[in-house]
Amino acid sequence: MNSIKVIHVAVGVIVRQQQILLALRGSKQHQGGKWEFPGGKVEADETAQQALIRELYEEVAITVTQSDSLMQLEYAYPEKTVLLDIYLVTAFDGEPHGREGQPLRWVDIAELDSIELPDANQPIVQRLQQYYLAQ
Ligand SMILES: Nc1nc2c([nH]c(=O)n2[C@H]2C[C@H](O)[C@@H](COP(=O)(O)OP(=O)(O)OP(=O)(O)O)O2)c(=O)[nH]1
Ligand SMILES: [Mg+2]
Repeated sequence: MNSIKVIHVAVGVIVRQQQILLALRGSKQHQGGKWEFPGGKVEADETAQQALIRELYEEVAITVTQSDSLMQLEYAYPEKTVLLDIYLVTAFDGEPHGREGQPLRWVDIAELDSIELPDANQPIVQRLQQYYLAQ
C-alpha cells in the first residue's frame, strides 16, 4: 500500500556573521515549543526553492537573494513523515522579525547543539557544525 503521505517542507538556514536565525514554534503546533529554522510546506504549484522564498517572506519578512541547497532529509515522526528540503540562505534583504508574533533569536553555530530543535533536525546541526567549525 502506498498510503503514507510525506509532507514536503522547505527550510531556511539563514546565516549571518557565523550566526543562524531560529524561530520559536507555537506551543500548539507540531513540534511545538521547539526552535526551528524558518520555513513551511511546499504547495502543489511551486518548487521547494519558491516555497522557501515565499515562507521566509511570510514568516520573518526577509527577501532571500542567495540560497543554495544544503541537504534533504526524510524523518518519520510518530504522527507524520516529513521531507525537509534544507537551504543555506547566505544573503537576504530586510531585517528579520517574527511576522506571526513568534520570537526569533540569532545563535552561534557552536551553540546549536545545546538548543531544543525538532527531532528531525539533528543531522542538519551536525552538518552545519562540521561545515563551519571544521578548522
Ligand atoms: N519550519 C520548519 N519545520 C520543521 C523543522 N524541522 C521539522 O521537523 N519541521 C517540521 C515541523 C512541521 O511538521 C513541518 C513544517 O510545517 P510548518 O508548520 O512550518 O508549515 P507551514 O509554515 O506551512 O505552516 P502552516 O501554514 O501549515 O501552519 O516540518 C524546521 O527546522 N523548520
Ligand atoms: Mg512554518
